[in-house]
Amino acid sequence: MSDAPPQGREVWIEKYRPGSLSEVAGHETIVQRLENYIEQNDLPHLLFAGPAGVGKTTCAVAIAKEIYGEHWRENFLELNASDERGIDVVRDRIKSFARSSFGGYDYRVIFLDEADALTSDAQSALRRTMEQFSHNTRFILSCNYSSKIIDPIQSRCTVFRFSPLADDAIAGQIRQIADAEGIEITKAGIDALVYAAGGDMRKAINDLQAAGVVGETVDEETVYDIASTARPEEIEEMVQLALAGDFMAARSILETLLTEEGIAGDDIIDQLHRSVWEYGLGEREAVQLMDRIGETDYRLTLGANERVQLEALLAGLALDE
Ligand SMILES: Nc1ncnc2c1ncn2[C@@H]1O[C@H](COP(=O)(O)OP(=O)(O)OP(=O)(O)O)[C@@H](O)[C@H]1O
Repeated sequence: MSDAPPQGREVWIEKYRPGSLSEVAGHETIVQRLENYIEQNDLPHLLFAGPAGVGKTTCAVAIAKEIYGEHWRENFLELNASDERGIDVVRDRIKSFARSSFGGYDYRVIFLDEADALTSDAQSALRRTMEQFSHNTRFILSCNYSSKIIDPIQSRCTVFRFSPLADDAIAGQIRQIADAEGIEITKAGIDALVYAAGGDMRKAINDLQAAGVVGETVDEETVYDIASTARPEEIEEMVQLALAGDFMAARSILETLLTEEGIAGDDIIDQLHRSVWEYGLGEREAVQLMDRIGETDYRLTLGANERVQLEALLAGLALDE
C-alpha cells in the first residue's frame, strides 16, 4: 500500500479530514442519526464497525467538535486498543481522563480505536470500566468486525455499520481535493484511483497525493504506477488464461504482478474478488472461482506463502477446464 505521504509535504488525509459530520462523504443515514443524537443532547455509547479508511475516526472526532466546539480537545480522548502496553494502560488512561475535572459538560467522549484487537478478557475488563464511568463518559468504540466484540459490550452500544465508500463518494472527494491543490487529473485517473481504493477513502487520498508529485497531470498511468494495484485488465487476463487451461501464461502474469509491479498477494485476491462477476463467466465457473478465492484468502490470512497459494489457485482453475 502506498500509505506513506511524500516527504516534506502536509498529509492530505489530515488536511482534508472533514471537520463536521455534514462534510463526511457518503454514510448519509449514519450521519443523520448521529446528528440527531447531538441535537437531542442524548449520545449513547456507540460502536462503529467497518473497513479501514471509511470515516469511523472522522465521525468520532466530528461528534466531539460538534458537542464541545473549540473545547473539543479537552473533552475527547482518543486511544488505540491495540496499544502494545496492554489493556491496563488503556484502562488507566480512561480512568484518569474520566475522573479529571469537567468544564461544564455532562459527559466526555472516549474514542477507542481497534477495539476488536482486545482479547475477550480485556474486553470484559473494558466493559466494567465503561459501566463504572457511564454517568459522565460516552464511549465510541471502533472495530473492523463487530462479531469480534463481546455481546455485553455490543448490547451496551448502538451499533453503526460503515460500508466501503461508494465510487461516487470517493470520486467527488478526489475531485474536490485535486481542485483545491491545483492538480490536473483526467477522468480515467479518477476512475483508476477509485478502483484502486476499493472503497477506502484514506487510500484514495494518499494515492492522489503520491500521484500528484509524479507528473504534471494525474492520469491512469500515474495512478497504477504508484497505487500498488494491478490494472483490472491484467487480473482478468490472468484468470481467463487459467480458465482456458493455459496455466504457464497465467502464471507468468502472476509473476509480473508479484515481482515487477510489487503487488501484494492479498491485494490480488481482493481485486479478484471484486471483479468475479464482471468477467462474463458462466455461473458454475464464477462459483468455482469464488470458492477458490475464499480458500486462498483463508490460507493467506493463516500466513501461507502467497506465491504458492496464488499459483495453486490458477492451477485449480486450469484443471477445472
Ligand atoms: N467518509 C469520508 N468522507 C471524507 N473523507 C473521509 C471519509 N472517510 C475517510 N476519509 C478520509 O480518510 C482519512 C482516514 O479516515 P478515518 O481515520 O476516519 O478512517 P477509519 O474508518 O477510522 O479507519 P481505521 O479503521 O483504519 O482507523 C480521513 O482523515 C479523511 O481524510
